[in-house]
Amino acid sequence: MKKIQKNFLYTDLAEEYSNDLNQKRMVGFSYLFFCSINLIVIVIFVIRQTSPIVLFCFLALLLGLLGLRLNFKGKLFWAQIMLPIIAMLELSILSLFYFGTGSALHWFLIDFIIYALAVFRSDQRVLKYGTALCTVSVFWVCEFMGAEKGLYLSAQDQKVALFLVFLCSSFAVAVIVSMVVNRLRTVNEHLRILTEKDELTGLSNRRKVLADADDIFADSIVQQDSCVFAIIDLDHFKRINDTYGHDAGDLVLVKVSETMAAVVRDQDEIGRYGEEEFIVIMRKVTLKQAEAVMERIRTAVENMFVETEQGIVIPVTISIGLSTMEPGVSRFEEVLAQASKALYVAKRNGRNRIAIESSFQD
Ligand SMILES: Nc1nc2c(ncn2[C@@H]2O[C@H](COP(=O)(O)OP(=O)(O)OP(=O)(O)O)[C@@H](O)[C@H]2O)c(=O)[nH]1
Repeated sequence: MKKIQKNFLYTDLAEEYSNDLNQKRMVGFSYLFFCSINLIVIVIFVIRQTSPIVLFCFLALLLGLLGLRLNFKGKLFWAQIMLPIIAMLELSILSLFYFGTGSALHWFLIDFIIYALAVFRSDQRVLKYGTALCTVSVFWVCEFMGAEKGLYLSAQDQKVALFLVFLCSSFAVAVIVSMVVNRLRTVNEHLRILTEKDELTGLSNRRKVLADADDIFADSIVQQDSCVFAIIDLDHFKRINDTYGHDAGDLVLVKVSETMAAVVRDQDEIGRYGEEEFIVIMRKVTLKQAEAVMERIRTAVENMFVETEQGIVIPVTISIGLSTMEPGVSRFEEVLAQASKALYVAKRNGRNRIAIESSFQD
């Protein structure tokens, strides 16, 4: 079952964002739906020993399986257009000549209008609206030109068929709509993550880390906990860029980010504040505990090994400014400004060190 889901409905590829993927998934589902309906009709008419219907539906089933295979093999375009053509032909012939309009079989065509609008991309406008228009026309032809009564279904059978058509049709529409909605949700989530990430380092970007700072600061006030802010700045980074080149500078930023992210605790937030500056926000810690975490980060970066493609090893150190919430402080920006002052002190005192700006140190 998992394999069918994986191969035909592509359910394991939620993390992929290519637009075609969702179309492929919807086309796959539509073919499975089409083949299943044909299979059910074949079984019913094999039991009733009505060979023309069995042969006709068997042919449609084979074409359906061919379309499913095309879709699976990546020939999405052919798979996309083949299905409404087969469906229009089969449904109109069955409805007009065999089952009668009373069976409501042609109402299945409504699904293919939704199919056309959902599976063709906006740049396939002609196909999208052309297919929808053809499907509507075929529907009206069946509705107005077909006889109420058909060859192979009694009035009682037609009532049962009508019920089944509306049941299956609603199911198919619900699945297609839920696929579109899920797709929008996945893409939205993906875009949200992109807007919160720093492209180079993969850490939270300035916007996200400041939003985290705001949230954590507010939570800490409400829960009467302490939180500590740290601003981390690479030492003489301009010199690194000037000496080894901008690419080497980027490599240093990436390596330092990885090292710091590996050392901070799970409950802490880290992000790139700008250029070669980072922020760490530590929840429920005293200044002393936070200082110990920062010392681990400082030594980890100092002992880190950054080697350029040319085999040159770049020595890297960082300076850190720390500050915590204090009575009377009502905005996180004030804590951040204090941490920034501390960073300035750390730089002035010789770099590669931690400085703390706080009126009460425990
Ligand atoms: N490679 C690279 N360089 C960057 C990036 N963003 C900013 N920079 C550079 O980082 C350097 C920052 O230099 P400064 O602000 O003078 O600081 P510094 O050289 O680290 O000196 P101190 O902070 O005083 O130790 C500038 O040369 C920027 O061009 C980036 O994304 N990649």
